[in-house]
Amino acid sequence: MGEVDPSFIQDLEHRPKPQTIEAEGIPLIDLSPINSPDSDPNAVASLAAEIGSASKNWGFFQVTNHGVPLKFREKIHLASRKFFALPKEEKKKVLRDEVNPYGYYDTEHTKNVRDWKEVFDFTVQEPMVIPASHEPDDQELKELTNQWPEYPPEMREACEEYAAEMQKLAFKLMELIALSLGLPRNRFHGFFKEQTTFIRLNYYPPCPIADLALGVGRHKDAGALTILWQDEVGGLQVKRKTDGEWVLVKPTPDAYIINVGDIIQVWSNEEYESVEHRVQVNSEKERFSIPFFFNPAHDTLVEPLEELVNEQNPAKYKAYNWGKFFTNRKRSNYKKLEVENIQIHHFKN
Ligand SMILES: O=C(O)CCC(=O)C(=O)O
Ligand SMILES: [Fe+2]
Repeated sequence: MGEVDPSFIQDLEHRPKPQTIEAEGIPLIDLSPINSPDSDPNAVASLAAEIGSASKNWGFFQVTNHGVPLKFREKIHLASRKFFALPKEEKKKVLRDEVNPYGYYDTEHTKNVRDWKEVFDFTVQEPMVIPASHEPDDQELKELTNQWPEYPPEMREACEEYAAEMQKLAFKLMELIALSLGLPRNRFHGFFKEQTTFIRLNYYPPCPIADLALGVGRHKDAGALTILWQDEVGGLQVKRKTDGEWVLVKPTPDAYIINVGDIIQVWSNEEYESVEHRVQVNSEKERFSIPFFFNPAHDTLVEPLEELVNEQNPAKYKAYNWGKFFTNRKRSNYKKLEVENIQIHHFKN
C-alpha cells in the first residue's frame, strides 16, 4: 500500500489494544441434527434454541458440521490467494466503481476511516437489481453484474460453486432462526426469492502500523445474516455484550462464523442483536477471510414481524426500504462523507 497514508489512522479510542482477550464464550454449535437424513425433531428444536440464545446473548456463533464440503472452500480460498498476489495493474482491470460496485477495490472506508485491506466483491444472483440512487423519490432501478478477472482462470467457477453452497447453508440457518422465534420454519424464505446477497473476498496485507489502523473498522453488518470463513491467522474482534469489551474470535478449523445482521435485529423486534465487530491486522502475517452477506430483495420493507409485536411489545422500528438503505450505505464505503452513514437507529420508534 506504499507510504502510510493518514486516512488509515483510527482515532485513539478505536485503535486495537496490544493484548486482546480471546472469546471463550462464543457458542460453537454443531449443525449435524439438520444435516442428517432422518433429522430428529427434538434435536432440531434444541438446536434452534441454542441458536436463539447465541443470537440473543452474543449476536455471533460458530457452526461445525455445517454440510459445506471442504473442497469448495479450499478452491475459493486458493483462487483468492492467486488473485490478490497479482500486480495491482492486473487487479485493477476489474476495479469496482460507483456505477458497478462489484469487482476489486482497495480503498474502502468504514465510518470514514480507510480500511487496511483489499477486496473482491461479487453478487450471487445475477443480475442484481437495486435502486439506481439512494434518493427516496427516485424510482429508477439498475442491474448489476459481476466482473471476472482473467487470472486465475478458475476464479469464476470457484466463486459460483461456493456461492451455491453458502445459499443452502443460509436458508437452513434462517429456518433455525425462524423456529427459535416460534415462527414457521419457512417464514423468511419469501424475502430471499430475489436477493441482494453478495460475497466478499477479503485480503488483509501485513500492516506496518497495525497498532494504529484496522483491517475493517468497527461496524455492524446491515443485511440479514453473515456467514464468514476466516483463515488461521485470526483478527476478527467482537464487542462482547456483557461488558462492551473487544474479544477475539479464535479461528476454529473448518467452522463458519455466523452473525445476525441489522435486518434480523429489526425483524425480531430486538429479540436478537446485530453486534459491532472489527478486524485487527497483523504486522507480519497476511490474512484472508470470506464473508457471505445474505440480503433480501431490494424492495423488501424491513420492519418488526407482525407475529412478534403486540401491545406489550410494540414495534421498535418504523419500516424502511432495504434497497434504499443498501445503496445509501454503499455510497459511504467509497469515500469519506461529511455525514454519519445510515444506521437502523435512524428508524427507531
Ligand atoms: O474479515 C473478517 O473477519 C470480517 C470482515 C467483516 O466484518 C466484513 O467484511 O463485514
Ligand atoms: Fe462485518
